[in-house]
Amino acid sequence: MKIAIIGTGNLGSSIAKGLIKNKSFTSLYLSDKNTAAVSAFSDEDYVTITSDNELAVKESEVLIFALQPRHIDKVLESVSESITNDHVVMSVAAGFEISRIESIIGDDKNIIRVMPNTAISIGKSMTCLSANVKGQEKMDLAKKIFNQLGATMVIPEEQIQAATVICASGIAFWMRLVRATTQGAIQLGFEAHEAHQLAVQTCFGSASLLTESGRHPEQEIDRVTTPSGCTIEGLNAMEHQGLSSALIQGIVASFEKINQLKKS
Ligand SMILES: NC(=O)C1=CN([C@@H]2O[C@H](COP(=O)(O)OP(=O)(O)OC[C@H]3O[C@@H](n4cnc5c(N)ncnc54)[C@H](OP(=O)(O)O)[C@@H]3O)[C@@H](O)[C@H]2O)C=CC1
Ligand SMILES: O=C(O)[C@@H]1CCC=N1
Repeated sequence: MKIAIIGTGNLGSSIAKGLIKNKSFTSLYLSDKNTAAVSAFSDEDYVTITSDNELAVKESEVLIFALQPRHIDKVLESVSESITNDHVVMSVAAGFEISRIESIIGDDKNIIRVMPNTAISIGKSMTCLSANVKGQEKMDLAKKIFNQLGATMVIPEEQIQAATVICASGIAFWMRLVRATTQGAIQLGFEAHEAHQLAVQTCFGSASLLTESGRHPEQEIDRVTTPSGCTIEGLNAMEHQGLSSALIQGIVASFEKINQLKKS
């Protein structure tokens, strides 16, 4: 599979890292105005680093546009003549709808909106996918690529904004929870590096318990909360301060913001 990533910033370089780790391409073009973020990949086999978006498009079959919403219009316009019906055009731009892509490159093109998160760099992304009518035929190909880099879920495009908040922004939300746990552990007397390890491994254990047992989080909580014990004391104090409510409100605020981006 000949893949191009156009825009190799935070997310584009994370996708590149994941693809290179899995060697899941026959050629990989990494194209950006400034290629510094991916210069470390210049010695990798079958990887070409360039600032020529058009060349990357012409030499590839799968095109992943990892640009900010304010840049993607212009870049799509500049390469639209080179995009054929055989290309599979993927966009990760938050709030940038398939209809807008179709209006630039045509609705006869295979278009798939892809919403991964930065854990794609280590093969642990939750990636949501939606396609236009033509792109449905290429969904198996998209799943094949992104299943190697974590898990995928095909969803209607109307849900992509919500998926962006939960999965893509979600990485930042979970990181903040880990950081807050670390701050608590330091206050209880651990060194910063110890606190970090305790928080991260406990977070990892919690996620692994859910994936491996298939149980609901409350069932796992019931197994930890000794009657009159310290866990329920802590949980209830957190809830009195609005822990669940703060998370839900943050998710909804993020969703409202992404819906504003969609209109701009
Ligand atoms: N970061 C994340 O976790 C996630 C991001 N997204 C979406 O992914 C997209 C990219 O986000 P992110 O990676 O964070 O953004 P970045 O700004 O880090 O990356 C975008 C890259 O595109 C480059 N670029 C700009 N113009 C051009 C051009 N004409 N030709 C080639 N390259 C160009 C930028 O260069 P320069 O900096 O010089 O302008 C930059 O390196 C966004 O639309 C975002 O909504 C989706 C899910 C998760
Ligand atoms: O914050 C943002 O707008 C982008 C989309 C999801 C992650 N980063």
